[in-house]
Amino acid sequence: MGSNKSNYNNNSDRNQIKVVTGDAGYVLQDVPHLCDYIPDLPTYPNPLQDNPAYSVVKQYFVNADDTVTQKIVVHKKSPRGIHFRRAGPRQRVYFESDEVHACIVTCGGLCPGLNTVIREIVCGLYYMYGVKRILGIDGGYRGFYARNTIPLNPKTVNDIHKRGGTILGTSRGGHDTSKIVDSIQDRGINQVYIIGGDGTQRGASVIFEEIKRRGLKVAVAGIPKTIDNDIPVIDKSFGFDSAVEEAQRAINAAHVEACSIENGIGVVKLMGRYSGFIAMYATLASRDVDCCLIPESPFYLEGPGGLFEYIEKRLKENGHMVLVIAEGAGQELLSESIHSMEKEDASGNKLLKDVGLWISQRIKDHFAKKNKMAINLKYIDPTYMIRAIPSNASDNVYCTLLAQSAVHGAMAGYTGFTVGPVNGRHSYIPFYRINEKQNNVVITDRMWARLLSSTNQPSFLSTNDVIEDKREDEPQVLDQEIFSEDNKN
Ligand SMILES: Nc1ncnc2c1ncn2[C@@H]1O[C@H](COP(=O)(O)OP(=O)(O)OP(=O)(O)O)[C@@H](O)[C@H]1O
Ligand SMILES: O=P(O)(O)OC[C@H]1O[C@](O)(CO)[C@@H](O)[C@@H]1O
Ligand SMILES: [Mg+2]
Repeated sequence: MGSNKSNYNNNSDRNQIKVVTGDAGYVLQDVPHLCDYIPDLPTYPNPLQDNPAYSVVKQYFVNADDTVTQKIVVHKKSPRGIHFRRAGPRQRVYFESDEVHACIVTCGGLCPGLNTVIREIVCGLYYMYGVKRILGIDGGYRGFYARNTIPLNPKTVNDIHKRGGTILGTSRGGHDTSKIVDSIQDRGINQVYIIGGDGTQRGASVIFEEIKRRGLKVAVAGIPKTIDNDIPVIDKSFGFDSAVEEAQRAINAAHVEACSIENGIGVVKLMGRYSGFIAMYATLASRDVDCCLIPESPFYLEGPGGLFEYIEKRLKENGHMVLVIAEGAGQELLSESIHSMEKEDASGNKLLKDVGLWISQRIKDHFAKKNKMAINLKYIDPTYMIRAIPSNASDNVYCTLLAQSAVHGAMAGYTGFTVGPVNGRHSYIPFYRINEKQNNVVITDRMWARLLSSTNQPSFLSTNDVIEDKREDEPQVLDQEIFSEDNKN
């Protein structure tokens, strides 16, 4: 790595950030290692070198210096930018097989693929590293201190990937850091696999900090989960594709209903609390959708350029229309018309008002008031159906890679990391990068422009809004063509 120098940047938000810099603006945002706070840890040869499945694979082990670049669109003079440590098996490991006592926990909302990740962590530990002691934590974070554990082995998890949900159960709230770490310590657990969304990864980060503070030889690995795809840095989250695919069934039904009746309007509400990725991708995939509304793109109903005007135009042109709306869209409009107390779930996430019912009623009222067009509106709410399904084939493969990468990382002594693909290469990403912000649809990026040109819907933006927005340009993670935030310099 040339003239690299390694250092820890101390600052209150980014406690002990491990950064390695190199030539030509190379920056490695490294992940912590058990050796950082426990000196003289012994290492062992990786048991995979004797495994017939792997010993024939040339260069199976990842080179210690391999890193993955966050910036793939470059110019002649652009600096090399931010890199992450490449995921994969290392030549030497920091745990002996019979020393490992692992646990797996799933937290937050459901997502297709949770059971596949659980299965592959268990099978990866068992078959690749000969680990026999693996516990499931029942019911999310609070299960560490309030429930019994579930013993896991390849037999008990054999066919769970064919089922939706999580065999371990999940929950929101109940993150009591010291009780959780007490439980880890009391049970002699030394590898913790934490599967969950943005809140879960923040919880994993504080668990890691407490484990480090206590000086425990315990590796903490996060596996990012959310169908909302709101986790930054990684290309996309597992289960997202399956959810988008399932959403097609609801959109198809809305289209069939709308097409079959005069002035038919099909309204479909999809998940997406703060990020409209599911609605955007489901719309782009379907081509039957005339309008897609997401939290990131404010819209208005009345007047020129508004939603009602557009619906009327589409009905006159086409005789029917399909509207897809993300659950977090237009919440500010609902707040004006529905007076309700702000409420939060057990994790502190804001509880949303039902935008699907609200918009359906507003559309009906509008056309009834005008009395010149009789409409037939059908509202479909497949909310939980798109996340309670088993993962599709490509998500299953993705989940396997995530699980195995997490296992390789923990065995190699890395800790305090989330695993995930960055430009297609699986990487170990420090928690602070995952937790620093949320991934959102950027409406000034090309992907949203593609959607607008596919549906022909109004952008609901004035020229001033566009200029304003462009100044705050943000990365579009799912769009490989767009610069990431770190590419903007
Ligand atoms: N800042 C935080 N610090 C510690 N724990 C947290 C934090 N935020 C959330 N958690 C815990 O993480 C768990 C999951 O959080 P949350 O319910 O927000 O779901 P999530 O992981 O964001 O998943 P999703 O939003 O995809 O459903 C909960 O047990 C919650 O208490
Ligand atoms: O009703 P629950 O289980 O709290 O989950 C709802 C939320 O979970 C998600 O699926 C993931 O965060 C959101 O899209 C949705 O708002
Ligand atoms: Mg969340």
